[in-house]
Amino acid sequence: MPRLIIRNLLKRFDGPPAVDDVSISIPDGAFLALLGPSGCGKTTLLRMIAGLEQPDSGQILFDDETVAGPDAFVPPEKRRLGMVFQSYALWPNMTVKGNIEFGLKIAGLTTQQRLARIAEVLDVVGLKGLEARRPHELSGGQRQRVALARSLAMRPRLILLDEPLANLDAHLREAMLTEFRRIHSLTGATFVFVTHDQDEAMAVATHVAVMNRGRLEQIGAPEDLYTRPATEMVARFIGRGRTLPVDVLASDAGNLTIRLGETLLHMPGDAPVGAGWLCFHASDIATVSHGGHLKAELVNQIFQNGAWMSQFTPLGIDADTISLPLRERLSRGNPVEIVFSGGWVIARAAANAAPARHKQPVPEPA
Ligand SMILES: Nc1ncnc2c1ncn2[C@@H]1O[C@H](COP(=O)(O)OP(=O)(O)OP(=O)(O)O)[C@@H](O)[C@H]1O
Repeated sequence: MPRLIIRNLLKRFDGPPAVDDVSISIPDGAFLALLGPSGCGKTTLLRMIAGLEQPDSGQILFDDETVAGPDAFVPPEKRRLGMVFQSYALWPNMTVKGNIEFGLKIAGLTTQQRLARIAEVLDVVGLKGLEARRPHELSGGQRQRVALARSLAMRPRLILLDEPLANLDAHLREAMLTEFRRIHSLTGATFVFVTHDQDEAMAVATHVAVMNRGRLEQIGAPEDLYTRPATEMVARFIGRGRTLPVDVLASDAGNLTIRLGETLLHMPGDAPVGAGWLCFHASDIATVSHGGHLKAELVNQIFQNGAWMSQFTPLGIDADTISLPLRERLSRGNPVEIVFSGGWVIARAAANAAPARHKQPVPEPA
């Protein structure tokens, strides 16, 4: 049984919907990242899961219980959720132990049960021995761990994390990502994590849901989004991907024959015969002096991270520039040829048509 089912969820404030017909289903123990550019609706979706916002239509189910739907609305405090925000929201005058114990007391646990839970979660988050400290005596990363411990102690059905690392510096963020992954696999809890940082999402999540303008573009494992994007937005957004327009000449069980400019290529993909996008990353291409698949002209080179990041304008097709790191410096205007060692082809909708969307099948209620 999926732990969380979101079915055709819609929320409008004023203007276009903030969350537009989103359906997602994740199993117990998943780590779901809601990823997308600013304003794409991920916080609104998280707030609806939390019960802090009521959907206009659609349904949310935890296990088999409807917590939001046409005839049901379970308030946040009755949803058995844990929430971890970037601001930690710890009680400043309480110790670490007091912060964790507070909710357990309200839930009616005995002293013995409370002490056992506190010891258990402090062990999980690696804060044993710091029970008596107050929040101002802790680092940002330690405070975030107390917030997580406080959530875990309540054994919630879902733990919601809203950009929990946004206030931490880059070094600490990386360390906390590793911590989140460790704590997630140790506890088997189900996490829903909001971020606009794809490196964060790709590093920790089992499922990444990419949102754009309120819509779900694609949900999948990080490597699926990277190697088999379902839409042009996902192809460009994940891993600084690139797309080039191609014609799909034949499509046979995922093996495609495409025309790129004047060249015929065989590529894997998911597209019918017609207009397509060839989606690729810098690691899929290299330059050769002749015998390549696409002629291009060097327009710019800058030295970055120990390599010459080189921008090429493809010749003979109407496309954006392509950049890739090269070992050597080339003279500007130098004609080169690009050779493709990998890529993935998807359908290209007409400019005025609605974009193709990847639909995740969502189970019907029993
Ligand atoms: N309470 C509100 N009233 C009116 N509009 C809102 C409200 N909350 C969100 N919106 C709008 O809904 C859209 C989605 O906002 P949301 O905060 O969900 O996006 P987001 O992806 O979380 O963005 P960010 O990464 O910047 O936090 C935006 O256009 C936003 O202005």
